[in-house]
Amino acid sequence: MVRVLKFGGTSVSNSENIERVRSIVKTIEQQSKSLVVVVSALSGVTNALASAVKSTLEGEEDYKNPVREIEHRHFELIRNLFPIHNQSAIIGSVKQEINKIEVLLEGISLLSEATPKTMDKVLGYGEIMSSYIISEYFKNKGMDAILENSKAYIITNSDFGNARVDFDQTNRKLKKLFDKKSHKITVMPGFIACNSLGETTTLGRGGSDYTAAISARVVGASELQIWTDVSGIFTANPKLVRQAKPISKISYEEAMELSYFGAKVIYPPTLQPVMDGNIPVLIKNTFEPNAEGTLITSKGADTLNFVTGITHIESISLLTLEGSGMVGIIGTSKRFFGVLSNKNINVKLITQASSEHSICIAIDKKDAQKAKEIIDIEFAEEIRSSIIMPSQIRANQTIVAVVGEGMRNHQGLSGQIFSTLGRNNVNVVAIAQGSSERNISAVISEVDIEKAVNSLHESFFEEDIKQLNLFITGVGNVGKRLLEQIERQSTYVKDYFRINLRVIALSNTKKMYFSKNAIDLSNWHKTLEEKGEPADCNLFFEKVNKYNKRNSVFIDNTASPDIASIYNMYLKESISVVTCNKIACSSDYENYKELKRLSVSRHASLLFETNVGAALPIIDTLKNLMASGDKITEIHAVLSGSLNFVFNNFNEKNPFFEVVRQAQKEGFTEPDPRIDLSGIDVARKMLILMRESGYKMNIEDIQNIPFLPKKSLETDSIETFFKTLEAESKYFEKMYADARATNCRLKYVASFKDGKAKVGIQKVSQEHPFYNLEGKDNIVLFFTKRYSEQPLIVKGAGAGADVTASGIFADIMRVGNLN
Ligand SMILES: NC(=O)C1=CN([C@@H]2O[C@H](COP(=O)(O)OP(=O)(O)OC[C@H]3O[C@@H](n4cnc5c(N)ncnc54)[C@H](OP(=O)(O)O)[C@@H]3O)[C@@H](O)[C@H]2O)C=CC1
Ligand SMILES: N[C@@H](CC=O)C(=O)O
Repeated sequence: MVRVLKFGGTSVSNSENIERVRSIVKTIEQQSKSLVVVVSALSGVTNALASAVKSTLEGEEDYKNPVREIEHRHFELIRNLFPIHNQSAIIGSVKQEINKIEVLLEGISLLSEATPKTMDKVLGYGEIMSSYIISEYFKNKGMDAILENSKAYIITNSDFGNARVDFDQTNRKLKKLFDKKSHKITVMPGFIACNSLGETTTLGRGGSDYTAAISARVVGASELQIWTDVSGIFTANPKLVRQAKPISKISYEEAMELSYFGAKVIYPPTLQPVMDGNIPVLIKNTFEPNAEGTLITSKGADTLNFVTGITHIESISLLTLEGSGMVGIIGTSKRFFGVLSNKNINVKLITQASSEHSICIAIDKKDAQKAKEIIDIEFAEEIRSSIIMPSQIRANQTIVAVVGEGMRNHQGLSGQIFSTLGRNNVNVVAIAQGSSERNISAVISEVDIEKAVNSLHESFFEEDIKQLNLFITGVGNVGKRLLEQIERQSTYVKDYFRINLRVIALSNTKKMYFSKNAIDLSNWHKTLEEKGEPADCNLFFEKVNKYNKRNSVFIDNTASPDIASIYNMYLKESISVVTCNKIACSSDYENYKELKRLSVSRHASLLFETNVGAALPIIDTLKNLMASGDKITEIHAVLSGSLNFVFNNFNEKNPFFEVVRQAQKEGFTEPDPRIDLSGIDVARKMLILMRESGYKMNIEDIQNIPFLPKKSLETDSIETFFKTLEAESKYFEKMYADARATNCRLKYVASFKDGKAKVGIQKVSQEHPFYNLEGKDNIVLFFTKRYSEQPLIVKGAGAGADVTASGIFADIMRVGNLN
């Protein structure tokens, strides 16, 4: 078996890495008949040579400095690799090449010009030196290696900088070389070649891969191995998508599609020779030689995955030409693309609607202005006659592409792509799909790229695990408990529900803190306190928006009207809202409706189960009744946990004001307990129930019958409020005694009957279903068209920070399951 191995610049960048390369070559040599080893220049050397030319042209006095650095690097490498008695001969040979570079630079300096021919000559020295040192090292380590200069075998035309290979001559020469089979290992410099006059040429981008691919084809290699610094082609760029993983098997076409779109592991045109020879290509990591890598064959993956990878090209501009003057006119596209081609402008993506009214192309950002100028000149006549508009440029775009052999003839994938992007509020500006159906590309704004690639990756490769990014405002009684629950349960939720909960931001009234990754919840308090910036709810929104994370959820654990007033901003950006704050859903009906509308139109959840009955499934039950076509006819309920607690506990021994204080301490009341005792909290809850039952109501439509003395109702602070409650103790004692005298209990009841809703205190007798409602419990009786005789009843703890937090948790899980 003959194998061809190519090692890139990073793989040969220093002595340690070259020793790795030797060890890899040694192992593979033992399993092969012979090896061809193609090497790149030491990493950075080709660029250093180019910058030496640049400094020379710019007339810099010390233009030879980069060459001295190159010399130093190579000499240092030799000293590290070879025993002292071998060093001087090798250093001497490398010095000769360095001298040649200096002579060339002197010529460039004298002439003040560097033609492409001269450039190729200079740039080729990187590979000449690296291949020489590596072949000597192999020999020194007892390996049967020989250095062959690619220039003698790879023959090209004279397109310096990007020369085209003359395959007839090259095949003949290489064949002759390999037929000799004089040594087990043939080391060759990549990238360089020569024209028929013997002048140095280079093979352009990916040149060393190309040298290796051509050699593999000519020797009929059983495999081409590309050794680089990553463990293969990944399902997405791992710098952007943490969950990206190497693809074990892939077809040539898929590899080309992915590589073209930025997976820079291999340069697509270099695959052609191996594709023609049906030679498998194995991408391996020099730094993790045991990693499986990616095998590229004509067959691709054994299992038919629909999608193989997601990739993208940055720095794109879209250019659109439109107008009625294009419709049905034969030759328009020829002119359009002709001028672009004449100016060497590469078109990366094309879309044209069947109306022929416009053509839209994606090109490199650097070409955009030039392209606009030449297109506008070409169509100047039509533009003057206003039948075509001047071309338009949309800058700062990115192409994101979903690639896979298995996408062919498989329906639903484009739906999945675009609904994933849509749900995450990623606007798609243009779309292209070739008839190969192997690639679906979308042009999106570059600010959305991270979110787009991550959400697509999640949708196609992590369907069993979804990431929810949580932005939390309010870390008081309820918020604190929520954070505890998230910290405690996140592993369980990941394992059993496949949802990865990540808290990205926290805020209270004083500070807000954002983290690129999940905040460590064992220490959140300190982090917020010490690292937080001043809190500002509008800035908080802007930052959430800017973070632009997929599956973002804003969580409101405050009782703040300011926070409630900006839910629309989140929903408009397709950010879900989970809230225990009742203010938004009990605000003006039009606002409530608008939030609901936004939630539907922007595919963002708006969930507020805890607005009524804390974690009890009251709103969810109501939604299900309504969805199934039932009609709510009557509601009777106790909806205040704190008032139920108060009326269950105050008596002749426990004064009213003390029990209210206790309810506040236990976390049953609103941050401002006057909201509970004035009946406002229950009225809000009732209003929310009425609206969710389909009734168009406002807070004035809920009759609120107060039971507090006027003085208590009119206080301007919580402390004075408690003072009035204490001062009015007799009043409350009498209320209690009156109820007792008739064997009744006091309950704060909300009811809806005959189209009217009201809240207020009631004396309930022993037979009443509310009589035995214990502690801080809530109860709701729904009478509906279907539940007309016996009501549907929901009952249980209706207040308390822990239960409320669990209700918010449940809403978060709902977002995860819906998205
Ligand atoms: N307790 C219960 O049983 C139930 C409560 N709820 C609801 O839960 C919500 C929270 O109650 P609770 O936890 O007891 O209240 P707390 O007063 O204990 O906590 C409120 C939190 O919100 C923060 N906050 C308030 N306003 C702002 C603002 N403008 N910007 C940023 N942060 C703000 C506070 O910050 P700071 O700490 O700086 O003041 C605090 O962290 C209320 O809306 C309540 O109706 C719903 C159902 C049941
Ligand atoms: N304060 C409320 C709890 C939150 O909704 C109550 O007492 O029921």
